Amino acid sequence: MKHKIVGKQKNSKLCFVCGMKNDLGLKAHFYATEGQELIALFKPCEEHQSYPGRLHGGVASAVLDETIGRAILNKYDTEVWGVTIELNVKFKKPIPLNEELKVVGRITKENNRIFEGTGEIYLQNGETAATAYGKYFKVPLERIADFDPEENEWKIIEKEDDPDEIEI
Ligand SMILES: CCCCCCCCCCCC(=O)SCCNC(=O)CCNC(=O)[C@H](O)C(C)(C)COP(=O)(O)OP(=O)(O)OC[C@H]1O[C@@H](n2cnc3c(N)ncnc32)[C@H](O)[C@@H]1OP(=O)(O)O
Repeated sequence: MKHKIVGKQKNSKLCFVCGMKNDLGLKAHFYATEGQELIALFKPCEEHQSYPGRLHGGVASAVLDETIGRAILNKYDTEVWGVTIELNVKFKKPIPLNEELKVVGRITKENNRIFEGTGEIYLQNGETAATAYGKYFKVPLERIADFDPEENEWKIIEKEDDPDEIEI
């Protein structure tokens, strides 16, 4: 299925998943789709392994967590932020290193205090490698962190190969 991309989310400086200056991080890029989903693209490397050649389950969980947690920004931009209070991940296939992976996240339920969502990691052959359910508590950003957007380099990073559509 082709997903039309309607926008790109911001990256940060040091977040493990989206920090562009975190040398050991995933440096994932996040694209909002026409269908209100969020797709992360990232390429894990040797430092992200568990068994040799296999992505660490905790790292897979981190990218699923962030992709679902960021899907709320599709709707509210930066007016609503969440902290994870529950994450359930199922690992269905070994996830290889050194190849680009696609992660899809979406919000499935929301009230004034909590939002919930689901997500998946897809291999290059289209197989679903991991699935997740996450629950997030809405917390004003000033209660989560001392977050100065400039200092944290919170901005859209444009790349020449940013896609207009993503096939999964
Ligand atoms: C750089 C940019 C990147 C930007 C990237 C954005 C990415 C987002 C994705 C990544 C997000 C993360 O990893 S965040 C990091 C991981 N998560 C965290 O650090 C969260 C740690 N937990 C907390 O801070 C706290 O527990 C809070 C804030 C969630 C709640 O604390 P509180 O405000 O004191 O409230 P409290 O009274 O304890 O609870 C309020 C109500 O919620 C319920 N509640 C509390 N915890 C839970 C729970 N785990 N599961 C179910 N329900 C719960 C309570 O029973 C209560 O219900 P009642 O009695 O009122 O009915």
